[in-house]
Amino acid sequence: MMTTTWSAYVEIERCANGVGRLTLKRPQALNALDLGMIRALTDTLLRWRDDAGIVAVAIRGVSKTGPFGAFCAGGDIRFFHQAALAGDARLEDFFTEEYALNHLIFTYPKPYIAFMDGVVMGGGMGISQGGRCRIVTERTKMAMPETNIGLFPDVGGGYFLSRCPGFVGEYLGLTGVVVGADAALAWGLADVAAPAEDLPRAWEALATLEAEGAADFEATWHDWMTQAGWRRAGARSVAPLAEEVNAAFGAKDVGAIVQRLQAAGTEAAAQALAALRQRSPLMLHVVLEQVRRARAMRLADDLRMERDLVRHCFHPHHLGRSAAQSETVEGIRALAVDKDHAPRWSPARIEDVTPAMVAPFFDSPWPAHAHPLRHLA
Ligand SMILES: CC(C)(COP(=O)([O-])OP(=O)(O)OC[C@H]1O[C@@H](n2cnc3c(N)ncnc32)[C@H](O)[C@@H]1OP(=O)(O)O)[C@@H](O)C(=O)NCCC(=O)NCCSC(=O)/C=C/C[N+](C)(C)C
Repeated sequence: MMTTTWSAYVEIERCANGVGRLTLKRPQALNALDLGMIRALTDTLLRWRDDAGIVAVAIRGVSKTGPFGAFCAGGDIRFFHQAALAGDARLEDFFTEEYALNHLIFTYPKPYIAFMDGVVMGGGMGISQGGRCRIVTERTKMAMPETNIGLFPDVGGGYFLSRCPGFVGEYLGLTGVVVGADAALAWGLADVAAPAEDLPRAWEALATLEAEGAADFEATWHDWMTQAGWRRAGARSVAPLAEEVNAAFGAKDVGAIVQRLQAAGTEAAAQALAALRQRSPLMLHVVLEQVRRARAMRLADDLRMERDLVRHCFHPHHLGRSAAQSETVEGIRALAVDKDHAPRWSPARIEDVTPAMVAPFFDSPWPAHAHPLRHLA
């Protein structure tokens, strides 16, 4: 027997075999996460973590055309825009609770299986990257696209991007480009690739496989994937990123990255440069510093740093700006509110960003004992 409940846009199923299944059901917004969804996921995962009858958890997202096809396009950026301008206190709760959820998933003691079919971006990465079984398909469109909205790759992005091989983390975080299954497998951002047509059968199998506890379930599920012929990730490799692009993103600062891409003169370098030219110049500098700092950090410390950064992004008083002058509010306006795709970045040019503009982002607004994420270990 299976019990099903609903909470906000999340369908919660407890299967008779002890598998908990979560389905994001907000297809009209590509399953963008609102605060209710964050809370539903957190409450359920905490309950199931402590429930000896639960052996594994699986998560998927529905699309307008079917039960898969869109995992999650990230946090609800329209809400962020409204809330920042209105001074809505729920925005701060959102940031704290979402990062705590990301940490919970990364440290979850039971198999967490993410069906990353279709769009997997921003907050969608935050609710999948910590999983033990990250499944991509030929339809996967994966990105940390935040520099496109004047933000930075948060939800643990500093942590998981900086663990990619070579300078792929810098490349993904700064350009925000969309990649598919092959790149995700090569860069350690997915564990297995499956044909999208297999997903409904796999979802049903999860509800019927029998196992004695979490470890046994994980082994049984791995056998099932092997029998299905799904492709496992091999050794991590920078490829398919062009070598000259990887090398460019290892340069000491954003200006030097631009110079190396220009000097490379290849098509791949030109594409990366074109992407950088569209992003927030200020946030490019902030993100380079974020990823490099995060490389030496534990996840919890990275999330605390990101909590500081996100506060500054939406409340940029440290830069002498109001919320309306926030780079992030402007980026969201251009992409998702007015949809003119013409953000007025400030400063407008990569070359005009100074270290004095970047440094305040890394000052914590809170003393350590009062940090909203001080409890994360
Ligand atoms: C490229 C995207 C994902 C898809 O493009 P498309 O052309 O295939 O679809 P379309 O843009 O028309 O989207 C369909 C509708 O879904 C709405 N939508 C999409 N993404 C979001 C979102 N993240 N929040 C709210 N609503 C969203 C979109 O407005 C359309 O609605 P209407 O039909 O106009 O009513 C493209 O959609 C895209 O680029 N989306 C944004 C992706 C993104 O920037 N994600 C990162 C967000 S920031 C984040 O996740 C971090 C969260 C952490 N924290 C809260 C702490 C800041």
